[in-house]
Amino acid sequence: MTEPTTPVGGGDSGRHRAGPETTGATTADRAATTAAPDNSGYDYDRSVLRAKLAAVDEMPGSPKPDPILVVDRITRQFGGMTAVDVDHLEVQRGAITALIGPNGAGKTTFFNLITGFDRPSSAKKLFGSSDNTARWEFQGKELASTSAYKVAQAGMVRTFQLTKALSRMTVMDNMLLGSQSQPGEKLSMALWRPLWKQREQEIREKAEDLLHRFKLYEKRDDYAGSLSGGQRKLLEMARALMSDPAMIMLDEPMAGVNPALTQSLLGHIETLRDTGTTVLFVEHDMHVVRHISDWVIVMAEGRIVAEGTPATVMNQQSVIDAYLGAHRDDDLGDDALLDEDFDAAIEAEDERLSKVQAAAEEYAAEVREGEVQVDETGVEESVAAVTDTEAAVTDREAAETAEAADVVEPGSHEKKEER
Ligand SMILES: Nc1ncnc2c1ncn2[C@@H]1O[C@H](COP(=O)(O)OP(=O)(O)OP(=O)(O)O)[C@@H](O)[C@H]1O
Repeated sequence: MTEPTTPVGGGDSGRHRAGPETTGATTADRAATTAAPDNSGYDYDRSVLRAKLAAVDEMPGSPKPDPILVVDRITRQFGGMTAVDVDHLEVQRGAITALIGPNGAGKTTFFNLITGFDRPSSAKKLFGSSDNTARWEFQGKELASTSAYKVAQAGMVRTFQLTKALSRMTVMDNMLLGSQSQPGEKLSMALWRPLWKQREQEIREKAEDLLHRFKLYEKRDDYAGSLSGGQRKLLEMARALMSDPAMIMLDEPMAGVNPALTQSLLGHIETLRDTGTTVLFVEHDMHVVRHISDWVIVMAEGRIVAEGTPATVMNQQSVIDAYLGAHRDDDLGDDALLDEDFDAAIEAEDERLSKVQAAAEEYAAEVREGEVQVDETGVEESVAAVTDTEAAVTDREAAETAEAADVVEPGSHEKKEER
């Protein structure tokens, strides 16, 4: 793989992004924003980004010139073991930032925390003391205690180490769900097509465009379950882009991807950055990290232990010895293991969705039986009611997971799948 010809740097950017504002938008507004983003006002300039990052102190927690995400005092313990203990972290807007570190360093747990799929221990245990409470802001909006669904609405979406494509839905239907928010959310919107009928064509065109870009268009009518592991990764990334996120977080995007697809995935990630989307990604393949990252953050034992441009960080002997040396660059194999993991992930996702679907169907029945009036002026309230139902299901399950996780003994944790 080609080495970068230049050190990389931070960005100007997302501020100039002409894509839709997500914060504070109603569900109906959100549906209206799913047409292809207009990034014509976005003036990405790599040399500006590079110059800005070159001026940043290469030390853990260093302030960035234009941070899109700022995290303070976030910790997560499992039993007596501290999985995440991040004092301060800033992610530069408009850049591709890699989060690296050895197995068990806390990278996925950190992703889970800031995207609302898990809750920090600090927020629960240190209540009453504002000094010690975990805080994180995304585009200036406080996100601590925010549900995963609302985090996605705020413009921060993520993909998972193990893909969550919905196996019993077609590729196109997966994309249409993605237009609303995170994978699996808003199923009921799909059930109530009339509510967003006028937007359907735009949404469909956007989905088709993305499927073309990700070379999945020919598969649009196939069940997602029939795709290869690599294609599911592509589908998950394409689906996440349906909501025009300001930042996308990719958890090991290359793992399990056929080498033939790796290059095109890298190209997609770079294109995202070049068109105004901030990218934060976890990756073990150091060639990939070196090739596309503007900035690298190193985690070990839950803490941020180094930060800097790839050229500097990845040449630090201590980083090489402690965090990279043990790492395999041969992550792309072992299909049998992946298949097993995919099946488990898919089963869990299907189960969760059936609950969301049941809630949606119950509400739809109430509408049909006249218990809930839906007329033109009431559409937004109806949508909001469904949204709340789904958010409640998601929140409850997140709370149950967090509770269950608290009692899991450290060490007994197998490679888990986020819900
Ligand atoms: N639900 C859980 N219950 C108990 N321990 C957990 C749980 N989730 C994570 N851990 C532990 O927290 C630590 C951090 O795990 P995490 O998966 O975040 O690391 P990682 O850096 O993403 O690792 P990898 O590179 O292997 O994906 C590990 O020791 C892991 O075993």
